[in-house]
Amino acid sequence: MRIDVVTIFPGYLAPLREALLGRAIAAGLIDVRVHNLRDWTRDVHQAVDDAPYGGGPGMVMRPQVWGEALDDVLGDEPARLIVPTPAGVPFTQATARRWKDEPRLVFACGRYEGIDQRVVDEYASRMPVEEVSIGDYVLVGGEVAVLVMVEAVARLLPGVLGNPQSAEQDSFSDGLLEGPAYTRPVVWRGREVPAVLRSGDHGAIARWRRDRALERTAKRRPDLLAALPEDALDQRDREF
Ligand SMILES: CN1CCN(Cc2ccc(Cn3ccc4ccc(-c5n[nH]c(N)c5C#N)cc43)cc2)CC1
Repeated sequence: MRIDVVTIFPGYLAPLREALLGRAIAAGLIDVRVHNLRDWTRDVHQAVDDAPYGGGPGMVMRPQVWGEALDDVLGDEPARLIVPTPAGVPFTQATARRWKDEPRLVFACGRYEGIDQRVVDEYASRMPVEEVSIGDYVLVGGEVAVLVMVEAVARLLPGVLGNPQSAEQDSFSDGLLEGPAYTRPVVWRGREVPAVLRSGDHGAIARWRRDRALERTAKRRPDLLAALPEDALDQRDREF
């Protein structure tokens, strides 16, 4: 997968080159290219924003510089353009799973109050464009959202995670939150690891883990339970 990111703060994307993702990039599993939007400005001030038509707080990013940057970055290679915005469709694990098979993702990181809408409209006329949000809170720009989304997608790519089973048993993969996890020592500050996890009874362990996942999901995310398909829960599951 090739990933391009266009931003006025390229340094914000430096964490992509750390640790697990850094190793995946070094191994050629992912090709990440970060571009500075200001490289496409033509004025001495390298202006990328202007006052909003119709008034209102803050500034809006000008369409001209985005158009020149995206035309160059996109070239003729097919891609999916992703535009983070507080007003976007929620980014979820399902989104990450859908994007992991894309040959190329291009992320347009806005700042200020966002990017002139005509940029999205222009590219949506010739390619898949998605305006997405990583959550119901307001950030200062799209860069942090891109870090989140790139990590969520990249970890699903073959060879990126040391243990591929981990991605398969993700939270949300069966529609539930995962339950509590434990490791050595057996007793820590008087708190003991649940005996069932040390029993060697794999059937009992699987049942205990599902029960804890159902319990936690019912308590913290009842919306996920409600969204499960009718046949996802058996009679015993419904006791939580
Ligand atoms: C209640 N309304 C009143 C109007 N404001 C307008 C507004 C619009 C943009 C910005 C800052 N900004 C600029 C580009 C950009 C991209 C993504 C995000 C972002 N924030 N939160 C997420 N989950 C994001 C993602 N993904 C923020 C961004 C701040 C304020 C929004 C809230």
